[in-house]
Amino acid sequence: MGYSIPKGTLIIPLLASVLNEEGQWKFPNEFNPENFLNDKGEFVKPEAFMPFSTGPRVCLGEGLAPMELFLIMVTLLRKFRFIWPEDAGEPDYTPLFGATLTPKPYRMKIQLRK
Ligand code: HEM
Repeated sequence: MGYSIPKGTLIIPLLASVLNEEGQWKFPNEFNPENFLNDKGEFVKPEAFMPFSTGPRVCLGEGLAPMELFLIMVTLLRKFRFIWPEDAGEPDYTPLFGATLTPKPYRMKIQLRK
């Protein structure tokens, strides 16, 4: 893109920029599962979805991490019911900036499923 980067330069990609890129997402600045659905409501992985980065230094856990997350989430959801407390107001999705983007601390009611 016209930039000349000297050999040996340390490059730290800011993945948040592509994960919030206008024109790549239906709702670039919102946590909204519709970002992953096409007009027919089918799941589609957008080209700009690259939380594990890309290229020769792509995350080595790219295959493992989604499986782990799936197993952890399914195990928790099968055992427990996660309930937003009635007195907690509207959830605030504004992320906290750091090495990663994290949600603000929140309270959650957790009930054992029968
Ligand atoms: C949701 C979980 C994870 C996310 C979002 C994630 C994301 C990333 C990202 C963005 C990078 C930097 C890639 C770059 O330099 O361009 C990276 C590197 C790396 N990740 Fe992950 N990662 C996850 C889980 C894991 C797991 C479970 C493992 C190992 C079992 C792992 C192993 C690595 C390794 C070894 C690198 C360095 C690759 C290199 O520099 O050649 N990651 N990861």
